Amino acid sequence: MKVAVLGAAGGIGQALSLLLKTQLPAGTDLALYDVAPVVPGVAVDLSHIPTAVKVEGFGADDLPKALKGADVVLIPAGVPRKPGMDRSDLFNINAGIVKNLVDAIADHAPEACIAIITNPVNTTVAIAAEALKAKGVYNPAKLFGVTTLDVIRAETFVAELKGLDVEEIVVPVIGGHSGTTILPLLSQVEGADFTQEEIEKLTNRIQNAGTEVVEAKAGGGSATLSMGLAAARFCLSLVDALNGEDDVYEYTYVEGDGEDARFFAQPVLIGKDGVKEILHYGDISEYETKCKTEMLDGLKADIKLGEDFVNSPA
Ligand SMILES: NC(=O)C1=CN([C@@H]2O[C@H](COP(=O)(O)OP(=O)(O)OC[C@H]3O[C@@H](n4cnc5c(N)ncnc54)[C@H](O)[C@@H]3O)[C@@H](O)[C@H]2O)C=CC1
Ligand SMILES: O=C([O-])CC(=O)C(=O)O
Repeated sequence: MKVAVLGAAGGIGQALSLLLKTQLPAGTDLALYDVAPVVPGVAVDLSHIPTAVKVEGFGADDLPKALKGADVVLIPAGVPRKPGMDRSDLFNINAGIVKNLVDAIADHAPEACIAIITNPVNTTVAIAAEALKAKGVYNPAKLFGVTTLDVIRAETFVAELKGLDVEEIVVPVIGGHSGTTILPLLSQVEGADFTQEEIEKLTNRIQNAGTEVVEAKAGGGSATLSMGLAAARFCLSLVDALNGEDDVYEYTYVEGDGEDARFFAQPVLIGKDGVKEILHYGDISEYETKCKTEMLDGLKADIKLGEDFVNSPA
């Protein structure tokens, strides 16, 4: 098994690579790629940690080597937000970065599962899909937008509010990954009851949790440590599933039947060939239905922006 991290020298990339070095199954190859010249050093640093995961660093010109034979490619490459910016403000820079990296994946690791972390995820996943399609290698079962951070935040905030064991809490989060497109399904949380006021406050906090971090970091970037953990959890699930483990479920932003939007985060059963089954998110409350109805046009516009970036470049 080989896992490649593109953008491995960044805030997320380094935290993620550390967790993968210590938690991937023995015998896994971990390839770290970045355009930043520090990346070989990050790889050397991690290589001194005593685990049976082999780490190698690849600089700007060595993307084909980093990708060769990869089963999983994680993409946290790109710029993060500063206070006052929306995730959509990152589009101008990150769209091209994701497109170029995905073009290279199509050429050098066309069978790999691809997990996109780079924002705006609602749009960059559509860019990846269309770029892969243009190269004739798009397999919707192998393209994922990583929304795990929304799930772990929702679980943390609910456990805090209700004084419950966070290990026991499950909070489904569907939709997309920005503002109101992030829709926690608090009506489905078992073992906790909420007043309408609590539901509205929690929903709002989960939707704006990224901004909470951006403001607290005061110009120093966005979530990197919690995101590193979230991406590691997603990657480890993917690796378990590719290795044949049954019953691997994650909430992730994938192309499904298009009932709500072309791409939509929902529960997914992952198997040894990627997405095995996309499950319906089940019954939702009247409030959640209203929130979903109100956000769908925005999510669809985000997706169209990505499709047009590849298919009708200005
Ligand atoms: N999906 C999610 O839930 C989350 C997504 N993000 C997004 O993740 C992205 C990365 O965030 P950070 O790690 O904090 O940023 P960072 O600036 O710390 O790191 C980004 C890294 O990408 C590298 N990079 C830039 N262009 C590249 C290219 N063409 N090829 C390879 N590497 C390249 C940079 O050299 C840098 O090392 C941002 O777009 C951010 O908005 C952040 C948090 C959560
Ligand atoms: O808010 C941001 O810009 C980074 C992000 O996606 C998150 O923390 O959820």
